Parts: sequence; C-alpha cells; structure tokens
Amino acid sequence: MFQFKDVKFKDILDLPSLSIEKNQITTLVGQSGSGKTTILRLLNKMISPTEGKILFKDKQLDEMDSVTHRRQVTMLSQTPIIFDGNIRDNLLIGLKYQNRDIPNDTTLQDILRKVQLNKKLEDDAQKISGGEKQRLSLARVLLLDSPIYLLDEPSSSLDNNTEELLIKMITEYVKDNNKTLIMVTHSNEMANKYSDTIIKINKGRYIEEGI
Ligand SMILES: Nc1ncnc2c1ncn2[C@@H]1O[C@H](COP(=O)(O)OP(=O)(O)OP(=O)(O)O)[C@@H](O)[C@H]1O
Repeated sequence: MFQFKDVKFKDILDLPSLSIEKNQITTLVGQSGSGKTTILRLLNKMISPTEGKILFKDKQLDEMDSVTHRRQVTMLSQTPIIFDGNIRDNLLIGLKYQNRDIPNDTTLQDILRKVQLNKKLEDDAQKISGGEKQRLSLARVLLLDSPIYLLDEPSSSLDNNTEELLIKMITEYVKDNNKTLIMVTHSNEMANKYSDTIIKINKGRYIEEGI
C-alpha cells in the first residue's frame, strides 16, 4: 500500500526500501528520536521527503491532492485534541469539516460506548480527564470511517493501562472493519501483542522486520 523508494528526510531518515501492507497492523518501534513519528508525518503528507519518493497505491504520494488523501488517511496524534464545546460538538467536528453526513445521537452514543466513554453528549468536553480526552479523540476519528489510520504513541501522561486500552480499541476496530493501521510505540510488549508486522527503526534506518 505504501512503498518507500530511496526516501530521505533531512538527516533524520534514510530508508532505501520499505513497504507497508494493506489491511495489516504495522507497528514502528525504536528508541526515542529514531524517526518513527517522522515516518507517520510523511505518510500523513504533513512533510515531504527531501529525497526519493513514497508511493501510495502505486501513485506518488506527493502528487496526490490533499482532499483525496485526507479521505483515506487519518492520523490520531500523540496529544488528544479537544475543541471548545460539548462531547457532541467534538465528535462531529471532523465530519462537518469534511462536509459529510451528520449521524444521529444513537450512532454517537454507540461510538461513545465503543470507546468506553461514559459521558453524555451534552457534557462539557473540557471537563473530562486526560484518558477520557484520548478516547473522545479516538471516537471522533473512528466516526470518519477512514480506510487507513495512523496512530502515534499516546502521550506519556497516560498510564500504561489507559494506553493499552486505547491500542486494544483501535486494533479491534481496524481488524473488525478490514482497515489498515500504522502505529508507533516504545513498547515491544504492546507491539508483539497487537501487530501483524513490526518495523524496527534505529537512527532513521530500518533495521529489522518482525512477526
Ligand atoms: N521537521 C524537522 N526538522 C528537523 N528535525 C526534526 C524535524 N522533525 C523531527 N526532527 C528531529 O528528528 C528526530 C526524530 O524525531 P521523531 O519525532 O520522528 O522521533 P521518534 O522516534 O518518533 O521519537 P519519540 O519516540 O521520542 O517520539 C528528533 O531528533 C527530532 O528532534
């Protein structure tokens, strides 16, 4: 699905060849600063390679227009993003931005149940805990029903159980709905437990593929 060909990004990444497959859970592991998040940012078209090219479904990612890309690839960032307003406003903002149909409250309540967020749609989104904000962000991106999800490691403020719950939820969703997930984690344990493929990155270079 994604193929890296002689990709370099500044002096941070040097990836002569790397493939990421469709309908799989691929996890990038490696030490802090090894370039894992930079790979996700390349796939999300937030940055472009300084050399080489990335193919997405055999077409050059750089040449793909942002609207088409945005409908296919959704990134869940390290820090949850919560907007002013209530839980409903926060769930709908991505769909509204993309001019998509607005689901009814039953669908929204179902998604809250799926991410185990026991709150009302009218509750103030700013007044929920860090772990709840992370799950609200997850619910918002799941509503986008994107074929490909990118998940950066949840912020270190989350305890291990909350982090694992989040990974469990998104990996189950991805498997149940035949989607593709590319995620980043420091934890080899989490990678082994939830991935189809593990890609190890060391100082910007791909060193090993596992599982
Ligand atoms: N746009 C940029 N320009 C210059 N340097 C950058 C840029 N983006 C990231 N870096 C640097 O590149 C290196 C790799 O960063 P990256 O965030 O990809 O690592 P990581 O493996 O995800 O780390 P962590 O596990 O700590 O999140 C870091 O040293 C970072 O400071």
